[in-house]
Amino acid sequence: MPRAILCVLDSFGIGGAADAEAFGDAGADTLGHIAARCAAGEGDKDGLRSGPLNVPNMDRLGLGAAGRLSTGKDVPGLDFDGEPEGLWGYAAEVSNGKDTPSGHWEIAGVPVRFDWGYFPETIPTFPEELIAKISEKAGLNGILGDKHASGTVIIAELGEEHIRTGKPIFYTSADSVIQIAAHEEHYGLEKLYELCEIAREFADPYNIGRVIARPFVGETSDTFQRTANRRDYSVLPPEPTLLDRLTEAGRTVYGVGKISDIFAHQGVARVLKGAGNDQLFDKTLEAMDQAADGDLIFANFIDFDSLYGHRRDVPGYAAALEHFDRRLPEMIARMKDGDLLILTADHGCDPTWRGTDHTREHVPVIATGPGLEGRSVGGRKTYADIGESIADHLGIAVGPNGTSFL
Ligand SMILES: O=P(O)(O)O[C@H]1O[C@H](CO)[C@@H](O)[C@H]1O
Ligand SMILES: [Mn+2]
Ligand SMILES: [Mn+2]
Repeated sequence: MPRAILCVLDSFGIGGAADAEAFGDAGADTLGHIAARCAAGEGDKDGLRSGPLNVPNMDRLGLGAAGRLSTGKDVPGLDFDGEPEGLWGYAAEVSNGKDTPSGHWEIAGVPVRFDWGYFPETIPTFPEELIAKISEKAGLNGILGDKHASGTVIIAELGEEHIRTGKPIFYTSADSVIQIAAHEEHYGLEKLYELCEIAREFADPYNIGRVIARPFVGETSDTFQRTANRRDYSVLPPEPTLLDRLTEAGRTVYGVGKISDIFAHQGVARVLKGAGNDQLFDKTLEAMDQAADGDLIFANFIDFDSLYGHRRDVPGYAAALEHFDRRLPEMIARMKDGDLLILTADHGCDPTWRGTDHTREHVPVIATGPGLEGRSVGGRKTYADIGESIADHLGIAVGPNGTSFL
């Protein structure tokens, strides 16, 4: 029973998805391609990192073995050759989308079998009627953007015009999102949040998963920077999730990072925020000091995705993995008898892939705990097996959409 610690390394896919082709992602492999580039000397960056991917702690638990099982290929640099010390394997996604809410909800036992609404790759991308309604209620004198874009590119392109005109920047991606970028001071953070709440209300009929506030600072195109005050406005999951079921059973769910936002603030009793993976790691350790037996700590490490995956930054992604791996022993040392730690991901975002969007991939399933014997959990047919294994571990009923691998 004691506790479960579930860490989502956001976008850390390990390739091999049988349905990748349908997403234009056949062959995408976030771990495998990062490792291959690093092994070929193409993951070096002065002052940041160099050489083959060096993640010995995750490898010893079974990451390399999981990558091999997922794709049939060795992962360069992950050459631990004994019996892995953790439970190891991979999980395939059954949800229709390769987005963050779909991935997290499926992990929590609720696959998304309906289709989200998406916006077309046209300019404008948003329906005129939708923008008109949002503009009227929020008192806007127009919007900028109105297209598919990368969030860092579009603020460089339109940030100065935004400051000059006061018009917020609206954009989307291959995900079911309306993203709104605005300057924290010139436009105002609270005003941006209010605008997003209005947009959320009008986005509902279009079946849009999330409206995301993307505040930034800086004065010129080359100095604009997004801040940690991003806020996601998600719709509610379609069925009770593992988080709701635990709450119902009187347990406390700790949400570290954006977990609470992803679940529309439902089923998360304690919210711990942090700017960047390092702080998020500290907050996870803090939650481990607080959590009682039967509780769940659910942490999302966002930098892998937003700073490196979407930015197609191989050295950055590799360095972030290496940093996480170096700190992993701290987390393991905090575990007490009966605790279960699972490392996984919500989708891929292969930094060697075309475009800047997520990639459809298997995710790693790596688990450890005091006294837990290493073994393969095989290829799981759904991410839901992760959440249902946690349900099993914490002694609540296993839900209908997954099977425990414990
Ligand atoms: O390019 P940025 O703004 O980081 O956007 C990314 O972040 C969004 C939410 O995760 C995704 O839809 C993706 O497009
Ligand atoms: Mn994600
Ligand atoms: Mn993303």
